[in-house]
Amino acid sequence: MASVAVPEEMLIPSAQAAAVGGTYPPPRSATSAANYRKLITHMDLLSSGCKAASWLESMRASSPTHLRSVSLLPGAQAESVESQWKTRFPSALSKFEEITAAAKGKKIAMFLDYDGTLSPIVEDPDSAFMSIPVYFLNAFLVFLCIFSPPSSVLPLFTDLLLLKMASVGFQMRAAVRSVAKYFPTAIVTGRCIDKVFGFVQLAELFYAGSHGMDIKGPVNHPKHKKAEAKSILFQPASEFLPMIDEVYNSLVEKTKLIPGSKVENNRFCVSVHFRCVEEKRWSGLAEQVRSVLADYPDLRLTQGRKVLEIRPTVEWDKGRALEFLLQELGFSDRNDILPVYIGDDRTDEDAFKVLRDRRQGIGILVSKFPKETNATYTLKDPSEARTLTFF
Ligand SMILES: O=P(O)(O)OC[C@H]1O[C@H](O[C@H]2O[C@H](CO)[C@@H](O)[C@H](O)[C@H]2O)[C@H](O)[C@@H](O)[C@@H]1O
Repeated sequence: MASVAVPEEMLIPSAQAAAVGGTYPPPRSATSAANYRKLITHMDLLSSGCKAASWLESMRASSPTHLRSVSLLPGAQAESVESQWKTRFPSALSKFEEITAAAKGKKIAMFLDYDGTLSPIVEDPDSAFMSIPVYFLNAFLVFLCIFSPPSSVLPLFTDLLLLKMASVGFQMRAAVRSVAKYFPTAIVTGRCIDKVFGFVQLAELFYAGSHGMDIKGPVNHPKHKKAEAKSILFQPASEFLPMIDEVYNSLVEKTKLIPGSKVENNRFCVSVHFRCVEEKRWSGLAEQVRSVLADYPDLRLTQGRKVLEIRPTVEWDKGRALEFLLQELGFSDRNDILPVYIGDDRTDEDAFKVLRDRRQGIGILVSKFPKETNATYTLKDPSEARTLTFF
């Protein structure tokens, strides 16, 4: 197979490029971005005129499990695209010195996506813990003590393995907690705040739930009212709450016979999960979603990782939430701040784009596989995100 020609300017190391113009991240050449985009197929979907084949392709590619499942244009060689991608979007860990140089003299604000960034992607959305639940660990240890022969080395080995896994999870919370001690930190997620707070459990953070349509401040924020666990800072779509509930109920009803499907109420938006649905049933599930939405012209459909998301048509997304939070922090018009946003999903691209357009801040995409992105750096998985925040 012919290898893919990469234009020279795509291969400029970001450190060199950072020196140009003094802004960070460096402006990206329009030609190079366009050329790169040609290598990875476009993934926008579900606008009313979308083609079925590209939609399925797009859903498959939203959560690739190996390099070969990345959606490439015909003729593009996966390994070649991967190595070009790694050059274009280097690892944030390998460029740590470059990042600290960019942060020198600046005040950092940290923005963290949840699923796929702070917690690994798992089949059951309700089990996307940052750590193994302690009760599970305890129960397992008791089980081992009762049922394993004391002479066996297996229990010891398993205990150690479990403790290691649990400590990885605890480290993630500890990492976020320590970041928040020094820098204002926000979780920016598609989930509703209550759910994500149940996972993260750190009251000192800002939370932008429902793709930024529900923004709350930490307990020590000046707007905090004592009676609430968190103070509401902004809810641009509150009038949609009854409609979202209605749609949630219809979707639960319409999809109940599709094995593996799951509908999640994220308060200002609804997620319909495809991850555990057999691929041959994806079109049927999407059809049910479309049929419900047909009655709600004020709602729109977007796609995440093996999930369709139903949201109000308000012009609001994670990027707008990021801008709102910068404003709230008094950072909006300052040159001496460096917002850092880490995320893994297509919805995080809105925030990466805001940073790029502002020429201020660092977007870090969490992905093992080539994806078109507005981020500047990459990390392979949540454990690398933890390592970065621990530095
Ligand atoms: O903005 P995020 O924090 O990334 O939230 C986006 C969606 O994340 C969750 O779904 C994803 O993670 C699940 C658990 O790992 C996985 O099963 C699913 O396939 C992923 O799409 C969440 O459940 C959704 O409601 C969020 O919209």
